[in-house]
Amino acid sequence: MSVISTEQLTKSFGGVKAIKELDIIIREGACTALLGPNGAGKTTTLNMLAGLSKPTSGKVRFLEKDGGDHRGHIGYLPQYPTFYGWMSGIEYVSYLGELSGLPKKDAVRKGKELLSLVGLEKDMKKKTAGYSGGMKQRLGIAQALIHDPKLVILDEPVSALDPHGRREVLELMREMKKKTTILFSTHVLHDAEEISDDIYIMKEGKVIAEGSLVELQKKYQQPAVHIETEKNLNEWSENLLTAEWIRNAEIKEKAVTLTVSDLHQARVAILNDPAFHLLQPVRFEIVKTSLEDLFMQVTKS
Ligand SMILES: Nc1ncnc2c1ncn2[C@@H]1O[C@H](COP(=O)(O)OP(=O)(O)OP(=O)(O)O)[C@@H](O)[C@H]1O
Repeated sequence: MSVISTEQLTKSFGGVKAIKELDIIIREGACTALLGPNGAGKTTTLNMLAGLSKPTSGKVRFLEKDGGDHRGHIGYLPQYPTFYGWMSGIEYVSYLGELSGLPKKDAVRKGKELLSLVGLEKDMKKKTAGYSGGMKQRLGIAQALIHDPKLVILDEPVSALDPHGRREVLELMREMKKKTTILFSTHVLHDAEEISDDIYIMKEGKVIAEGSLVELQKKYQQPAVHIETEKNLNEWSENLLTAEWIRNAEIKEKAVTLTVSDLHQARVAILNDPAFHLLQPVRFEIVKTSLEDLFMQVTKS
């Protein structure tokens, strides 16, 4: 069952499409990463899912129903959260609990529970101005959970943190995902790989790869052959590109990486090709492309 999904979701700013006909499904109980370089459209998508901004066209479906106001069921941590530095952690979280409709006593009790969950039990009476980056993100996560949301949306929760803060927040998310559906954005592949079940890779407002972490790793960990030669291999590789076992070729003047469907066939065909030997090969290496290679290609341009 999906907690939230989109159908042809589109957002334009001044006639320019920032999000283009997006179809995504967030499975109940899963931790989903929206992964993409800066400007890919992650924040714009999350804002529409959270009900904070309206799509130009397309639909957001919450619990498989169209329309309606689902904002009360979503916990949201923005990319740049702001806190009242003069408030303590517990004052801040219980204040937001009251704003979401809890009676004061319940808001304080719930606030204390959540601050313990996020590891701020000892610091809950300190002013938030004195909190570290990691502590502030954890406080932000506590406030996002105060009304028992069905879905927690975290926009780049670890990007601005030092390695220590990053570890704190990733560990907390790992705990949270046992009980809550999480959707978070990141531009760091490693963060997505570390804690997510499902991944959507976005580029220029579109999803360019999607699947479970295992599916994506399998799909992009393809066999490849890397060749380097003394002579320019453009002409040879142009002929070669018609071979049915080639999936992709990245050619430089004297080097080519061929992603192949059948490693054995590729090896036999290349090594038995007289034209290949005339190029004076200096290197013939079997390698694997990975999800990281795909993501590097996406982020490079
Ligand atoms: N309010 C706005 N007005 C005009 N253009 C906008 C607005 N908000 C976003 N954009 C544009 O939409 C595109 C997607 O931006 P968005 O912030 O969603 O990307 P992102 O993937 O979250 O990037 P980042 O990691 O840098 O936050 C960008 O080209 C951005 O300039």
